[in-house]
Amino acid sequence: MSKDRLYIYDVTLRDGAQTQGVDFSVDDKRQIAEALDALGIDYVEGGWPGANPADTEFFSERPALKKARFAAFGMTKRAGRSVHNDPGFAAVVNSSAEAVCLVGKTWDFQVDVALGIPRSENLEAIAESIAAVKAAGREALFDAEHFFDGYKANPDYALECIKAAHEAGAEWVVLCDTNGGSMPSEVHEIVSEVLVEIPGIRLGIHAHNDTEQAVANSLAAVEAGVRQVQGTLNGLGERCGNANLCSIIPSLMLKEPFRDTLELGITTDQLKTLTRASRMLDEILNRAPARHAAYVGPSAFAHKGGLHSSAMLKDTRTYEHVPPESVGNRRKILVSDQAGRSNLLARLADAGIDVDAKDPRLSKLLEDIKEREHLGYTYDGAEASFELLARRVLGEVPEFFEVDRFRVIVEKRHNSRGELTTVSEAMVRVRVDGETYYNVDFGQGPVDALSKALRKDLGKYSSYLADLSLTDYKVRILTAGTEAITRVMVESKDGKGTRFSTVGVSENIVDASFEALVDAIYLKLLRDGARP
Ligand SMILES: CC(=O)SCCNC(=O)CCNC(=O)[C@H](O)C(C)(C)COP(=O)(O)OP(=O)(O)OC[C@H]1O[C@@H](n2cnc3c(N)ncnc32)[C@H](O)[C@@H]1OP(=O)(O)O
Ligand SMILES: CC(=O)C(=O)O
Repeated sequence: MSKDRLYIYDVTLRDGAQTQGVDFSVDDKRQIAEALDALGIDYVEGGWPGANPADTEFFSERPALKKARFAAFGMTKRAGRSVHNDPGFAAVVNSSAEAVCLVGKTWDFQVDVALGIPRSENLEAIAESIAAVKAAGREALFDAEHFFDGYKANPDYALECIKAAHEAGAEWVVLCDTNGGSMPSEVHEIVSEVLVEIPGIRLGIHAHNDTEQAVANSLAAVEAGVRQVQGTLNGLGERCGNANLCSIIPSLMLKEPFRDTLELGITTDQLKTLTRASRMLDEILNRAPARHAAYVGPSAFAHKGGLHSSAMLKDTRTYEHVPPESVGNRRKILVSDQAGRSNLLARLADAGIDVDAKDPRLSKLLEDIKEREHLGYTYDGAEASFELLARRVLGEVPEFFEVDRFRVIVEKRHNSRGELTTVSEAMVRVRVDGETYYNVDFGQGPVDALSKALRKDLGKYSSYLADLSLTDYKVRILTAGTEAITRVMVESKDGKGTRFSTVGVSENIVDASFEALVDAIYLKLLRDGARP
């Protein structure tokens, strides 16, 4: 059976740049564009040339894309101007992109209120703008803004708008759920009605995530017949984001009814790089990956319940809907107070610890874990502390150093320029091989200062720690009132980019932080083969 071609159009660099807190540099954009191209995405929308200096510069030296079409985004011509006398429009149409996507109004209410022009004038603006894109020799796409809301309010006018674009030569008319409030059943029904006017091979979907259904709405539109999906890596986008391509792409490639009826420009080998692409974007944005993201999240294939792990050891299909490798992710078996021996064995194997299933020390380790979880520790997010605990019970962790004492001071004082600043200073006294090291350092806050002072001079171990950095820090208060217990999770990164998490628990937040920091250093020394 021949398959229909479905095109993926990425808007990470445009709609994704509209995410609160996201600000791409030109270099970031280039790196992301090239990663999207390598992933097999059909269209990479680079931004809005002329709207801001970064986008203009990006289009002036377009990225080296091997396969993807490079697209520019803009809006239909301004009211009261012709397409020949609108500098903003000209910057978009004449940019270095081979495809141009113009957003235009299709909801009568928006035309009346946001544009404040007669509805007929909006129809003319759409037709003239698309015709101008075609006359410039570019592929034309029309993003039909607020199409679903517009169709519900005034179906005739919404249809007139998209027909104006289609008849003016737009290769694609993309139906936008701009406010993200539509339901999948509505999307399916409305797309089916549009298909009477415009064939699916010319229709796309662009869904926002304001009801957490952007992915479901996109898939509903594909099921109804559209053949282009717009979205972003990790679901970045205005307000609650866009349809997440990291969920849509694997669902289209691995799930029915899509797998056997549609063909994407992405190969199964390229699909295996999806998790890497998602993490690359997190790295650029300096964010920890969304733990529970479908397919690509660090917990997407993490198994915690004892019954799950026991069955997983027999056949992974018992608790996994697809193999993690198919999207380049990996399986994790966690240990916690929900665990039995099966979790423990699988988790030990994952940490590279070889131990016989009948080894009596396993019972002691399981007891220790459950006891410590009762005290407030957690090991399902702190794999590094788990590895240390396990190796300690198995007698594999030497005493690299011993901490004698530490002190932290947080002081508000005037600096040499007379400005009032907060200074954090830490002192740590450690013993290494019988020698005492007295380290003092400063940091952004007390934990940073402690981390720097602890690592400042650890004698022969210092060289192992040069590439260790603190990347995330989380605090959780576990019980209320004076009995409060604080749990601190510290995420560290080594020079190879490997991240690992450690945990500390105490009634005192600084003490808990220090415990997690010491675990991180011990783990690094152990993994790098340091010897006392
Ligand atoms: C649904 C979407 O996400 S669409 C993409 C939205 N993305 C962005 O807006 C990011 C990039 N935008 C920008 O940098 C700026 O908005 C610019 C440079 C494009 C325009 O800036 P300004 O000229 O200052 O206009 P402003 O941002 O206030 O936009 C409103 C103007 O656009 C007009 N407009 C809005 N949509 C359209 C459209 N589809 N077609 C024509 N004109 C439109 C409005 O009527 C208004 O015109 P007015 O100034 O004559 O009242
Ligand atoms: C075009 C676009 O981003 C929207 O309508 O949501």
